[in-house]
Amino acid sequence: MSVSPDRETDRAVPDGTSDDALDHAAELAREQAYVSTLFAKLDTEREDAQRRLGETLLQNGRNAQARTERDVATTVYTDRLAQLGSVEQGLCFGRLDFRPGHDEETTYVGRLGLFDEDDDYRPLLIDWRAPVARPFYLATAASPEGVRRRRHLRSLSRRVTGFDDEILDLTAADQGQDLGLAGEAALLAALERRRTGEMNDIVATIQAEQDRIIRAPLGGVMVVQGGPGTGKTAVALHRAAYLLYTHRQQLTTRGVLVVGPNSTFLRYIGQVLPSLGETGVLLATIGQLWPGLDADGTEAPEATEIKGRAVMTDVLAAAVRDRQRVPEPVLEIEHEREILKLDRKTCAEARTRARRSRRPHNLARRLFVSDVLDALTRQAARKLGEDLLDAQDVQDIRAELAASPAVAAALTRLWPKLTPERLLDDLFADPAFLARAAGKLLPESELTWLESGRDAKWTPADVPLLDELAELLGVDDSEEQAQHRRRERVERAYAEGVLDILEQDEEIQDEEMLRVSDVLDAELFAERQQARSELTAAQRAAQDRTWTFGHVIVDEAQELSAMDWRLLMRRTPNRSMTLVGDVAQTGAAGGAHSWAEVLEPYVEQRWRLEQLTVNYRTPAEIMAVAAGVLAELGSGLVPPSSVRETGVPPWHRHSTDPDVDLPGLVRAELSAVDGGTVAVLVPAARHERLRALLAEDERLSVLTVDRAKGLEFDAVVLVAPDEIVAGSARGLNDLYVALTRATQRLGVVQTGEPVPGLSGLG
Ligand SMILES: Nc1ncnc2c1ncn2[C@@H]1O[C@H](COP(=O)(O)OP(=O)(O)OP(=O)(O)O)[C@@H](O)[C@H]1O
Repeated sequence: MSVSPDRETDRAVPDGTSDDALDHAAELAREQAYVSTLFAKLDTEREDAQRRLGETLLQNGRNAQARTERDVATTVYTDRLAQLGSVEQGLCFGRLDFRPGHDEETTYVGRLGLFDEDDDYRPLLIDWRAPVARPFYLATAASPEGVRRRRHLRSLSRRVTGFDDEILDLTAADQGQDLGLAGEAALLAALERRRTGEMNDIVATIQAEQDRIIRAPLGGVMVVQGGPGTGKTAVALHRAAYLLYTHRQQLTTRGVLVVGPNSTFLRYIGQVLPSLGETGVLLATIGQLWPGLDADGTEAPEATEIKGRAVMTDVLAAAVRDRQRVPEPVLEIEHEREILKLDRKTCAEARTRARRSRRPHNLARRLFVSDVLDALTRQAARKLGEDLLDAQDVQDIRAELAASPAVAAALTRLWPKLTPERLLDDLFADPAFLARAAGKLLPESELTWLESGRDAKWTPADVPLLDELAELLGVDDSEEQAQHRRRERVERAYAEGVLDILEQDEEIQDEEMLRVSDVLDAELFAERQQARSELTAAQRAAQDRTWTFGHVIVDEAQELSAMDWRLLMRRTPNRSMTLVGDVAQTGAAGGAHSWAEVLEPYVEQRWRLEQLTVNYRTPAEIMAVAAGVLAELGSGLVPPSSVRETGVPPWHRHSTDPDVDLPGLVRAELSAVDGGTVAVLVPAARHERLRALLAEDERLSVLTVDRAKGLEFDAVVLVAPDEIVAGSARGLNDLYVALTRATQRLGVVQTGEPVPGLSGLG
């Protein structure tokens, strides 16, 4: 059951309980006084961190150790300052009063932990992620977890403007308990807020079913399936913050990756983690996971779908093999005025041996080159008279051949060094090459899509192909590796020096205590120092294709193609992943029908499913319409229950010419949401024209459905639903997405035939 908006949500004095007698104004003043002490403490901590940072930056770091220490301290204080700076809004948002006899009495919950150093580090404010804060999110009248009263504090900057109390007493169970809501008044107030185009954090009003997901254990693959507006994105981001808090040591070294569907969406969610004090998370689209590239080119959906299929791994492997050639029938090479001949058989044998090594192309090349050079050396030696040559002479001949430009050119023809970019570009640009690589794997009509489907830029679907090719090709980086090993040796020697010093420390030598070397070896120590002193893990990860993350979170995970999954799984060999999505909203032709199907190749049945069931975005009136489309989809999924009603039914119009009617309809919506945001969602074919017609600004967006995915607006005007449905194989899913973007109002402008499932519009 939903809660209507006329319900009194702003009640500041608890009612119907023994707390009735509390004088509201006095209570508010008491809360203000407490919150003011928290801000005073926050200010002191900020000044302290600022001063220490200043002092640290002044140190000149005379030797390597001092420099490392300075860099570590700089990072620590800079991070701390960022964290302290991010909590100004809503520093303290909750208070728990426990029942007599409980370990705690009164606990304040907020965005970070503050302690009183002068009073044995007594907690003044508990970080929302700490275990003791959990009852704030989980306690219910039926299961109060020792809590007598939960209070949500409302504030504006540093001023406490009000509070809402819940007495967790079975007799006080109210309407909201149907959906198991906690802090219902605060929740409804948060949901009624105008949308600004940027997502807010929800730390103050996380609900129990969301909290369980946010705090689920780090390991393994967890899928969070939930209908539109159930808070999947919010939960995913809060989970990132929670995991970094709880497993900081582990995760700051390897980093956390959050993958979103497109850059508009990343901008929309971009402020949530910084507002929670977390800056070390890499937010990226699949198109950004190739270092140095932001692949945002466009192409026909057919091309995207084909590129996303698992069969592309075979196509790419065939493309690489195609570049490993043998002469037809011989290749002549001039060397020292002699003609040396490379025949088909010699090269085929060298190729077989190199392929059998199962090394990537560029590394196997060394074997091929070596065999070919051996063959050429034998020939050259024969021509010079083998009997006259000693071993050194033969070696010299081999070295000369290796340095010969003619030999190098022949080797490049037979087994070229390849880069993923170059090879993929050649593959899509050269129909004959594509036909050789893919002719047996894809029908001809699909090859045409691959050739013609794209503009000059790389597209998001190219990135997993580049990544796959990088695996197939490998990088012959023997010189860089040698340099790296030299650097590591120096770092390890330094770390061993530091461990020696620590070992000499009397306290540590105490037999009762763990010795440092028991828990840290020099290698690990060197790695940690390096991790701390250089860039953050997220920054390093962004520059390194082979980076593997401590945890990967994927939003709108239903959209990923088979090739996208291969790329992501390579970045997560430990399979510590949170995948959030809704298989009823899949828009991409290559996206998921079912989670089991997607995950089976990687983890078989070893993944767990969590569900979110309550819709916090879309009011019941709009959800009733969307539910008709969901039923039409036949997915068997149950629509989520809306948390609120607005009393405003969705409207619909029939228009023979939306270009004429829309400006007026959109103006009316803009004024109805009074300062809020409006999105006009349109079929792709009408997008350009309607964008030009309805001048966009901060409050008005004209979008195709795929660009609106994950976003929300106060009002949505949906144009030509029949064309949206007809526009792609997953057209009904797109319609479902479009119908569920609004937080307040929905209008549908019909241009053609009625759409099945939309009868709910009346
Ligand atoms: N516990 C909560 N407290 C306050 N607001 C919430 C809560 N949970 C979700 N919301 C709000 O509900 C809206 C929908 O959340 P979100 O975008 O995360 O849902 P979603 O499941 O990802 O939706 P979709 O699948 O449609 O993209 C957001 O405005 C979010 O801030």
